[in-house]
Amino acid sequence: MSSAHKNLSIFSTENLPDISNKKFAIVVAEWNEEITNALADGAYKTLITYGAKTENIVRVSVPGSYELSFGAQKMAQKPEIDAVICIGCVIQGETKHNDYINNAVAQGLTAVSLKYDKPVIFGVLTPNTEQQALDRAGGIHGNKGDEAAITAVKMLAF
Ligand SMILES: Nc1c(NC[C@H](O)[C@H](O)[C@H](O)CO)[nH]c(=O)[nH]c1=O
Ligand SMILES: CC(=O)[C@@H](O)COP(=O)(O)O
Repeated sequence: MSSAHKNLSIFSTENLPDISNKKFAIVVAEWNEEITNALADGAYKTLITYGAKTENIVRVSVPGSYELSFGAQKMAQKPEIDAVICIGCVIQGETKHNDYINNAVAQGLTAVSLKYDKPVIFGVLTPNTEQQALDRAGGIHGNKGDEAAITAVKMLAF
């Protein structure tokens, strides 16, 4: 189901775990920073809304989405971190570069999550156009950062 038919900021909040003592890392790519900052802000606000403490959320930046895997690993290896939310926006360019980035990040974040047995959330937009990104960063389709944050919360119930 596409984001056009399922708003990214509308989700079930039944049976959420207590996250008052859980610690989160938000790793944010600097490329397309207008978009990624909106996504990261959405993720932060969602964590607070559902019970996280401000002092338990750390935000770090990496140059681009390709570096999210390394940034996620550096955070996931910290014993005190319970979940990692990775934020990025890879807009299709003229070449296949975006495909290589997206595939690398998807595989890299999965590997980090499994290696450290912690939720590592793929909060990366992969739009064809900047407008598609804006629509998913607080626009008509909601905020991907909200979805990424509530996904991290739900995965802590496992
Ligand atoms: N074009 C986008 C990039 N490109 C940069 C890469 O992520 C990476 O930093 C570079 O290849 C050096 O390793 N990154 C994004 O996050 N979004 C883009 O649209
Ligand atoms: C993926 C991107 O948007 C950026 O790396 C530039 O891509 P391209 O060189 O294909 O326009």
